[in-house]
Amino acid sequence: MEEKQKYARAADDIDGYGNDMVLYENQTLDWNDRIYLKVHPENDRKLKYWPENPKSFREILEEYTSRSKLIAEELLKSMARCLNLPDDRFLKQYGDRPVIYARFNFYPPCPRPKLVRGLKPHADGTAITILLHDKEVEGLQVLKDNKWYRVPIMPYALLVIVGDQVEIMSNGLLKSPVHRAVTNSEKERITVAMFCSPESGIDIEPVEELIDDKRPRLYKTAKDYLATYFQYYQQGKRPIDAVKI
Ligand SMILES: O=C(O)CCC(=O)C(=O)O
Ligand SMILES: [Fe+2]
Repeated sequence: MEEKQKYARAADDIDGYGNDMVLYENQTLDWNDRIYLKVHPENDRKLKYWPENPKSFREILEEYTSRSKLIAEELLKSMARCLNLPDDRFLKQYGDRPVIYARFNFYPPCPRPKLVRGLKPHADGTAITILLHDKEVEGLQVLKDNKWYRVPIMPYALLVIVGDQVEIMSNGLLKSPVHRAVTNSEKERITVAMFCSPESGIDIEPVEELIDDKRPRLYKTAKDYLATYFQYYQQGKRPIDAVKI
């Protein structure tokens, strides 16, 4: 615990160890301890929050970041191709200097799992999220047609979640799913999410080829989507609703 506190999040910061910021009096708190680190662009890293123990942490996270960045770029190309678009259609909006955060989630055993969520229902504000699951303990659920579905554990597999910004770019053809983490009373659970978002300062909007008479434009141009994300998230609202036409 003492070790963790060395990297404690400052009240006005996102990066660091602890819980999420409390922005509203009636905000639902999550049963989750996390360390949140901006890992890309490299110049924006706040190394004072990067744990020095274990010693290999920094090197491994740097490597994991560059590989995650490549995976996200490959996925954006493939997704464009699947929709019969040129490879670079989504990448153009994603930019060369994507904003990537690593979030290490720790869910302690919870005495009231029926009442308390590890993470409240939300959709990710990213372009792409790459999630490494706990090897043994299940907990992620996805909402479809108003029903929650369990995501089975797949040791060492990476789960890809489409984020709001890809939903916007694809004019709603690719959906950003609402998901949540549930708790359990016996076992702790650890997951690592890599949140890959477009370079800051780039406007995100539906690509032209995906707008036509049959499928009108569904989203406004989003400026600095991440900046407003947490205000909505902590109120349990969906930030994407604010840009729907
Ligand atoms: O821990 C999980 O299974 C989900 C994590 C997640 O959705 C998030 O960090 O946004
Ligand atoms: Fe998420």
